[in-house]
Amino acid sequence: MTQPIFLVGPRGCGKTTVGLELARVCESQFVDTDHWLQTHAGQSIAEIVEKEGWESFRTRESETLEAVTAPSTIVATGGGIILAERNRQFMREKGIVIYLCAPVSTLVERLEAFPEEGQRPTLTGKPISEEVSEILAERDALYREAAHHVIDASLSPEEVVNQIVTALRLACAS
Ligand SMILES: Nc1ncnc2c1ncn2[C@@H]1O[C@H](COP(=O)(O)OP(=O)(O)O)[C@@H](O)[C@H]1O
Ligand SMILES: O=C(O)C1=C[C@@H](OP(=O)(O)O)[C@@H](O)[C@H](O)C1
Ligand SMILES: [Mg+2]
Repeated sequence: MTQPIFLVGPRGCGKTTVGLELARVCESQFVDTDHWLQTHAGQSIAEIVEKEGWESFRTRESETLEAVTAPSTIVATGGGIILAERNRQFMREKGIVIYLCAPVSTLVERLEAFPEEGQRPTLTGKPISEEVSEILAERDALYREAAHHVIDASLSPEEVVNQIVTALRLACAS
């Protein structure tokens, strides 16, 4: 499989964690758009948003997506990558898009345990459980529109990787 694989889904669904494990299993390259962007900008997402606003971050994020996309690469995206139609179209055309789908309760539990505030400044100013529920309601249809496969991301990272590998094998065989 040489097409890039894009992992999409809300904050805390496991794109970064599962992406790393998937790359190990598939012996592929791994890149995380948030990590790449922060390294190249020399500042955290929270700093970019504070100084330049969300729109500027979204522009940088789209540029990052295009810069990191390469054959045999697993791309862990940021949760808002699907907001831009350009990004949804780009990912669908260039590779295989996988939506890591998990219930609000699971996402909240993970984000409360590991908030990583430098990478995840508040999107709404609301408490975490309210924010996760509101944002997922707004974006779920966009994740589904972008995705070739929807995977249950509430299981362990190893089980999520197994589901992805199975879905990719079945798609290859059909
Ligand atoms: N499948 C999983 N099972 C349990 N914990 C997970 C799983 N996936 C991710 N986590 C944990 O949830 C937190 C957020 O995961 P992360 O991979 O950063 O999510 P994302 O990149 O989608 O925002 C991390 O602390 C990670 O260890
Ligand atoms: O949902 C979002 O809009 C965002 C999710 C974050 O990535 P993760 O989904 O990896 O946490 C990061 O890109 C940024 O804070 C914006
Ligand atoms: Mg991530």
